[in-house]
Amino acid sequence: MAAARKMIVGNWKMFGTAPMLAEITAIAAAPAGNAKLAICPPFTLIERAARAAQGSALAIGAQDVHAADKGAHTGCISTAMLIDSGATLVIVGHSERRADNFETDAQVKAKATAAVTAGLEAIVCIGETEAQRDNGQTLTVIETQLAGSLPDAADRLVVAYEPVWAIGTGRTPTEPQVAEVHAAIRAHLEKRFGAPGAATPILYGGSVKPENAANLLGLPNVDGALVGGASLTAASFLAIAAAV
Ligand SMILES: O=C[C@H](O)COP(=O)(O)O
Repeated sequence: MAAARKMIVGNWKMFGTAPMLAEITAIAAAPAGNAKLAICPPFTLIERAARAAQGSALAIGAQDVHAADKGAHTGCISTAMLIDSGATLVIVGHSERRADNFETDAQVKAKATAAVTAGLEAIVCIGETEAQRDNGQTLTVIETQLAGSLPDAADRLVVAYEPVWAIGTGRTPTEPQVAEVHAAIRAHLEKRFGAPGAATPILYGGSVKPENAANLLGLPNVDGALVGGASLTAASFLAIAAAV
């Protein structure tokens, strides 16, 4: 069993310009409660979000990072740039970036390794498509993604299980389905990393809302949530945090 405190991470995806900083301010001002909270806004808002969250327990993260330290990579952002902007964590390998093999497991591993080496927490996303679940391939897909995408040590590592078919659809797996995959992820982490793997947080993501958060967060080996749409307002994000 991992994390003493559950971790609730908001992924704003490609939403948010200056007016949405009010949501960050409101989340930062709320009592921290039992959860460790983080918001990952677009790159353009990270520095201002970090300033708005300064002095609070709210962490600010990014949604992607390049694996290289620096170089001729037009449009890309390095770990040093994220840290310079005030980010302390980064999501890597989200299915919206893995889609159509735009990002491979090896690239995700390189990004996660660069992030944890630089001192950032890396949230590595994995998850099956609907066709893979229907074909009974869920656990094989998860195992392959874990084997190929994780860094070689568990330091500053967080894993997020996000079934692709549950993202933004309002559909969630059944509680036994979530528990089964999280148990498989835990087994992989323990086998591979020993005690640190037993303590690595495993988040669930995919249509987490205030209404279903308490049940999902109460499942074994669910150490928190990675929240998309419901993280875009302080009210719904804090309602999910309150379910911890
Ligand atoms: O990173 C977050 C996930 O993709 C979940 O998004 P969602 O909560 O809008 O389904």
